[in-house]
Amino acid sequence: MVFLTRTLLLRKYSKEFVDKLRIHVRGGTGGNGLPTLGGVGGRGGDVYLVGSQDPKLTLKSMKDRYPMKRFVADTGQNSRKNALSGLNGASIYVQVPLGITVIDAANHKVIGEISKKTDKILVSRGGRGGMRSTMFRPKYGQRRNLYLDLKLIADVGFVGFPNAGKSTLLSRLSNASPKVASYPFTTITPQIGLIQYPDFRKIQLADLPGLVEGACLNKGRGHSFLKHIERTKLLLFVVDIHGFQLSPKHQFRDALETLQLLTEELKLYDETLLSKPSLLAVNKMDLPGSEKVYQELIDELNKWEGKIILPSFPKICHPIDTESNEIMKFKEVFPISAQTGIGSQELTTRIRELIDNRTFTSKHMLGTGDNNGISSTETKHITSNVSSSVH
Ligand SMILES: Nc1nc2c(ncn2[C@@H]2O[C@H](COP(=O)(O)OP(=O)(O)OP(=O)(O)O)[C@@H](O)[C@H]2O)c(=O)[nH]1
Ligand SMILES: [Mg+2]
Repeated sequence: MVFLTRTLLLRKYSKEFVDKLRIHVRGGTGGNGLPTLGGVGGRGGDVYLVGSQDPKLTLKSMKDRYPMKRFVADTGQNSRKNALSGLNGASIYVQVPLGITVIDAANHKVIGEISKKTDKILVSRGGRGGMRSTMFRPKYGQRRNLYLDLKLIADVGFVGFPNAGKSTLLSRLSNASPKVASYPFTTITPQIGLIQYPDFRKIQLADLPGLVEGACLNKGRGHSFLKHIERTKLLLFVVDIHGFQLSPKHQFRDALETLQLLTEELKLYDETLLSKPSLLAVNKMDLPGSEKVYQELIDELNKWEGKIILPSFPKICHPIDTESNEIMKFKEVFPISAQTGIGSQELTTRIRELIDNRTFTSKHMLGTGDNNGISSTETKHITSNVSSSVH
């Protein structure tokens, strides 16, 4: 049932949210030369991709506006008796949303990235006009099929299994009001929310659809979601303190196993993600019995810092290597309730401190409490205090 719903939702997802678009670009053909008088044809126009000034432009709106998804520059003018040098064709500048990686569909090589309004990439050159050396015949412009691959640019990316409370947390921390429901895969498209601090500093949060075991293999469209955290500055792991079970057919995973599996999925997708600064929000602390389970989790994480061997899971993506006993090193752990607001103020403050790379002063940092800027890879040990802990 869950999977049927998921399939239907993903079909809807594909229609509503486009994060990859294939387009065809072609430089203009050159103009003909004039053999009798040795005239040279104009050069065809080039095709450029440029960062859009319009923040509302999305790949979906591009797709709707240009259903053919073809962008062809002007041809160069022919050489004529009264204009021996033909005029060059006009180049075209295709506006694309920010956060785009441009990939050549023929060889899957990255051509460039558009992340600022000032970014501009030449993707197709126009053909040269006809001249003596080409027997006055013009050249065609370069033809290319490209993928525009969108990766969200947000400061913070949420990572978690379905139903952990990511969207509830997004609505608690930011101005966004994403859909929240008690079934997995409520969020099917990435959602962005903005935290506005009293001094008008704004930080963007990206709530991503829940990952599933095997996300690195693109299960549950894992790739298309994982790619969005590549450009975030900070990862915020959200786990349900009482664990997670996708369906009665699936194995129950407690919070510690959830963390191991999430770490594993990230590692298998892109190992460098593990060195990103990250925080852990342990959610649903308002539910009865949470403090005891939380304490046990913290004890385990503390032991883990002392290198206990956690139970290992079979690696789904790389079956040769069967050890999976790694856990992301969190700069800090926050026991929270996204529903009631417990811990959200502290989390908001800490997010800002890490993003802005300020010296850490929060009372929620125990241990020696120094050197916790975003650039630091050092982590602190977890204390056994329920309301304040650091990993
Ligand atoms: N008791 C309690 N329930 C919570 C809390 N946070 C979220 N929930 C509930 O948990 C369920 C899932 O919440 P969501 O915010 O939709 O979870 P999600 O992680 O966004 O889930 P997906 O979009 O499916 O990945 C909902 O029924 C929420 O009301 C919390 O702090 N305490
Ligand atoms: Mg959600």
